[in-house]
Amino acid sequence: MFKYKCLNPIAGVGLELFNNKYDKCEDVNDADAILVRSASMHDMELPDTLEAVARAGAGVNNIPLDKCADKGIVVFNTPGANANGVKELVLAGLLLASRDVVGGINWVQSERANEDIAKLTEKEKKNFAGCEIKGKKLGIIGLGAIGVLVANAATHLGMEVYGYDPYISVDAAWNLSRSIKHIQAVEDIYKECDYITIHVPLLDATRKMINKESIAKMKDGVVVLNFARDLLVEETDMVEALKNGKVKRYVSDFPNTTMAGAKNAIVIPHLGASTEESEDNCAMMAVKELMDYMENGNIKNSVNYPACDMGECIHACRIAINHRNVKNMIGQFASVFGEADINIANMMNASKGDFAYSLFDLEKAAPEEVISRIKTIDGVLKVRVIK
Ligand SMILES: NC(=O)c1ccc[n+]([C@@H]2O[C@H](COP(=O)([O-])OP(=O)(O)OC[C@H]3O[C@@H](n4cnc5c(N)ncnc54)[C@H](O)[C@@H]3O)[C@@H](O)[C@H]2O)c1
Ligand SMILES: O=C(O)CC[C@@H](O)C(=O)O
Repeated sequence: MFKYKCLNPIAGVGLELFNNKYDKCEDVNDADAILVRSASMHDMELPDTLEAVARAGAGVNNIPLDKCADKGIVVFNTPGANANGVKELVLAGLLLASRDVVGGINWVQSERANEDIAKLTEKEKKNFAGCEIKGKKLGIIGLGAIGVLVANAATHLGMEVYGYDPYISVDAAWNLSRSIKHIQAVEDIYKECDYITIHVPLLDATRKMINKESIAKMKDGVVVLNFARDLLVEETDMVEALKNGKVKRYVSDFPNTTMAGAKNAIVIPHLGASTEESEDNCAMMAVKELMDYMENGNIKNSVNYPACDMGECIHACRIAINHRNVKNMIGQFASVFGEADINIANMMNASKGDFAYSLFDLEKAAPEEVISRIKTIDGVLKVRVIK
């Protein structure tokens, strides 16, 4: 029986996929697997029993990836599963930044008891007028699952789209409309674009990438949209730029004490992925990833361990080993099996950065002393007997 703990509410349609080998638990110390959305795991004690964490979503900055990898805990995310939900809200953000719909609605509310509201409307509406997005230049920083969808949709709305992503995946490049201008230097996005939207992960290299210096390179009256993470922007610099009009509007999906009341900021309460469809897609993908890992040892969509998939085990035994990416690990594992007179029927090894993963299908069951010997090999972080 496997135990899983949900650190955030996870859509029922995902949890229903768990079969009778799984039980929900309340105490994280009992958990073999964790399902999480945005809850921060950085200060959590991770129990030794924990095998895997699945982030029902894209961003993994709330999870200590290296600390998990060091303990042999595989962390998954659900790439693309909520991308359409975010894309749709980014399109709404473009429009909200262009026409003062929010100000207009607030005005209507403030005048709702006024009998002359209809007449007054025609006089007051000029205060909320704006511009169209058609024909304007949109710069997209980060052309992953979300950036590509935003880029393609914006071209259909008549925008001239500039895209920047030095690490773009082959899949993303295939999906990108040919009309998008491929930008090699992010400065060209700053210099040319009327609207700039950020869709990169929060990493050391991207933290505070929008700051006083980058804002100074932007056009006067630019609109900046941030549906990725607040820490990508040095928000005190943004508040200043909103005050002096350099930035016309800042649309953010991340309320905090700096931005919530800032002039000309439109702050949304982290709703990008909060659609029925995105929540269902993320939950289903996360649960499927966990089940395949717990039951077969297969890794798909991990952010701290390599992909490794041998399907279902058709042999007597499967052993999964999480280990450091150092020399001669396979040789040492094979020797232990050989000395115990166990033939390897199939195997796979892959690495990602400092960490590696090996699956061995064996022609007969590995006795406890074989597993114990493998656990003592220097560099081995976790060993599981899958079957
Ligand atoms: N608001 C929300 O609810 C919500 C929902 C989903 C994702 N997100 C955030 O959006 C981010 C992007 O999501 P995604 O699904 O598109 O992820 P993704 O991994 O598919 O795409 C990220 C892209 O950023 C690119 N990139 C990395 N560093 C870059 C840099 N320095 N300059 C330019 N491009 C760079 C990568 O090459 C990749 O193509 C997530 O990491 C997450 O933080 C927010
Ligand atoms: O779970 C959520 O609602 C937000 C998810 C989002 O920020 C992500 O990175 O996928």
